[in-house]
Amino acid sequence: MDHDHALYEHIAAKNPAEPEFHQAVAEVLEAIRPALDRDPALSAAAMLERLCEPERQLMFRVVWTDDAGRVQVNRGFRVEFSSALGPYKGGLRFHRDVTLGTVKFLAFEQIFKNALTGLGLGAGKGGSDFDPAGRSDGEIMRFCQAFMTELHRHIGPETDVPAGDIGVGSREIGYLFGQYKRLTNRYAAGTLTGKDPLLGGIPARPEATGYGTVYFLDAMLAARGESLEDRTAVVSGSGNVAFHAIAKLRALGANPVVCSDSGGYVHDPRGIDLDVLHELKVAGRSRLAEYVNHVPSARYVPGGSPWDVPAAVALPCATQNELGEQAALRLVKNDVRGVAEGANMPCTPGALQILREAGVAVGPGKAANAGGVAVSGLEMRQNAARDRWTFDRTDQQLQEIMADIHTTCLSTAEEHGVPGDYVSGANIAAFRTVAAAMDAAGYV
Ligand SMILES: NC(=O)C1=CN([C@@H]2O[C@H](COP(=O)(O)OP(=O)(O)OC[C@H]3O[C@@H](n4cnc5c(N)ncnc54)[C@H](OP(=O)(O)O)[C@@H]3O)[C@@H](O)[C@H]2O)C=CC1
Ligand SMILES: O=C(O)CCC(=O)C(=O)O
Repeated sequence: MDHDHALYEHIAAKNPAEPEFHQAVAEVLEAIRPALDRDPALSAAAMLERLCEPERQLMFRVVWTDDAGRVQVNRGFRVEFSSALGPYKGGLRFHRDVTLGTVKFLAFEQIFKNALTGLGLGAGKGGSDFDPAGRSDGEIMRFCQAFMTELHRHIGPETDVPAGDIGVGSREIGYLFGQYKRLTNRYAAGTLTGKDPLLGGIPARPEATGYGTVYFLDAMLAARGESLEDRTAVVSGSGNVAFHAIAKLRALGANPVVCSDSGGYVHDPRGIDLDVLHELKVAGRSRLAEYVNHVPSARYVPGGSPWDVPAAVALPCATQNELGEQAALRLVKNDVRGVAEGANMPCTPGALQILREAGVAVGPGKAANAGGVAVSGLEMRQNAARDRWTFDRTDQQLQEIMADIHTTCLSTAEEHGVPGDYVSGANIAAFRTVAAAMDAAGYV
């Protein structure tokens, strides 16, 4: 058994029932192999073993009361995976399916993503199995307050800086921040990012992940002499990332015709109507099925796969493992040119292999969706300097960061004999940075 395989087996056995974490580790071990072969010093001093073991993981009880006065109990998590490059940084996910394994895989991905931003960010992720669907504003607030009652002991601008993810937007961040302030008696704005600008949030953080994913996709196409102009796009999800990806695709001349939620997908050949989508999914908290009540010419396919609709570019922006092998084969058959992962690990390993072997430009989440955490890093700067950035300044910086990440991935892939392979390029470039910092800090 070679070392990578033995290490993988060891990690899988040590972290039972965490298949998503195993998957994320396997992808990294495979992708960085060319770098380890060139420079064995990179894996000396148990570097890989240390990298795959979280520095700290917290699991706690969250008790709150619902509107009927019933006592509810949820589980909270925060995995502080790596402080090699800076304070732990990463979002919080509130979703009924969240487990320790989910949070651990997300925190592990975050190590590499955050390294690519070049902003000096460590990595963490957290969340809860709390299901926000159908909960009132008061219930959301009470849950957030109960969650922060434990979490506040572990976070701070120099320690660990949470933000949003699935089920956590600026409303939840506001309630979490309010409770942090109340418990600590400190207006430490840099403790959380993704805040409303009234609480010290940076403009363009809501847009950043979706916009950044499209900037990355645009750069991948440009590197191949192609563009988004007049290209049909399919997007999965209809939340924060998907909505802003659709808006930016539109702005850059593409025609996004599909979006989805966990109930099914909408196909609107004239292009997704942003006003309707905003009203349904961003301002309101309705189901996507209602889209066709506003746009009768569109089609809603309950339980359908968005990847069935032919398109030149595909952006999975909902959740992990949402794009499998059958979907990848369909995308290839329909001559897809680029796939950019707005979500974290949305393509299964089999799907990734099919797309890469077919020569499709694939932007892995740790590179393509890094714009969100990058702008969070800018929000930390803004807060530390007690400054106020404008939307345009933030967006300009975001574009530069995404262009740099794209160049880094491309040149690293080229240097390691896998030209055009963004998955390898992203993992190797990030790993080299993190390994160098870990090496410099000694055996910790
Ligand atoms: N927010 C951010 O800044 C960043 C987010 N990401 C990643 O982007 C993805 C989307 O996050 P975000 O837009 O913030 O989250 P939101 O909560 O705003 O939206 C999530 C969307 O995904 C759909 N979805 C969630 N779970 C499932 C599922 N099991 N099957 C099908 N659809 C599902 C939701 O549908 P429904 O409403 O029906 O549940 C909703 O449309 C996640 O993978 C997240 O980790 C990555 C980088 C940064
Ligand atoms: O903005 C952040 O800190 C993290 C965003 C996030 O959770 C992610 O990149 O997946």
